Amino acid sequence: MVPLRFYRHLIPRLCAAARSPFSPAPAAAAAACAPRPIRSLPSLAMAAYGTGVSADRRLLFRQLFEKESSTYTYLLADIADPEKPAVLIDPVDRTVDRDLNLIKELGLKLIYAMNTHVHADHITGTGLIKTKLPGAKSVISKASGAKADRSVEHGEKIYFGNLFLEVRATPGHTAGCVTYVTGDSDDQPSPRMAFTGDALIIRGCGRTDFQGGSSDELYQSVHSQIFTLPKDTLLYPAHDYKGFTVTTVEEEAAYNARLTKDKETFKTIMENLNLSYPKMIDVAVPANLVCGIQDPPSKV
Ligand SMILES: N[C@@H](CCC(=O)N[C@@H](CSS)C(=O)NCC(=O)O)C(=O)O
Repeated sequence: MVPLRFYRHLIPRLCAAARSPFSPAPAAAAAACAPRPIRSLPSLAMAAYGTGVSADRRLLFRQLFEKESSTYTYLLADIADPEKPAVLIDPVDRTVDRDLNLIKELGLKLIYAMNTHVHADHITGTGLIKTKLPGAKSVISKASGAKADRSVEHGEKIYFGNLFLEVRATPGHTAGCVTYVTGDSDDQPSPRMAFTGDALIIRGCGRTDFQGGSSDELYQSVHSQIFTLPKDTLLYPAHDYKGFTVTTVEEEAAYNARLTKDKETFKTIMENLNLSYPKMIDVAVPANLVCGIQDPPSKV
């Protein structure tokens, strides 16, 4: 049986969902059969979220999945801001149309298409998004060596409306990996959320055998930048191969079969695991990340 404390962090979000304009109150539900004027989702959201609302009600959050590469893309928006500015983290080219359609339906304005790192297993959707939505800007770490409209470094804040993501350098899977973390002030969502890319995968971690990977660095990154976050921080990885969707710092610090070990044991585990993964060759740093399509995925 999983201890109740592991679900504690979900309660504020469940309550917020129950209050959401998308969950009709009982009286409204009873009147649902009566003819009524059609209101678009954006106008409904506008009516419910004015200025001065709590950070939890500002944040619209969606976890999206691409099944061929088992990749998660994350959509976050500040829906209390009149423009409803949004960011997409780790978009995949194959699902760009789905994601942009959702953004349109929700009445959001995509301002950033962000990557946690240069992906070796799929083509990023960033370039495609820029051709379809020229106002959207690409974001990736400076350390990745890839070109983007905004090259970010450790400690920078990426604002969308009144909400922001803080950049934490978490190299080890690749040299330029970053984790994007929601802010820690009262006006930011609680509990915090961290988008860990391939640094931390639920109960595992990214492989370290190519693209500047280093088991030593990965261990250091997770322990210094992720495990030091509050224990109720929600962790959202870029991939899952086992059917998991979200975890917490507390859970991973207790149950991650690799990262709970000491560093030398971790390095031995990774040496053995790296022999077992499907072979991949290094992806050339995508000089055309800003404007178009990255090099093809490199499984060999
Ligand atoms: N276990 C995966 C193998 C695919 C893979 O190598 N995934 C990468 C992330 S994309 S470069 C990885 O780091 N995996 C770590 C892991 O432990 O899975 C599969 O089943 O396809």
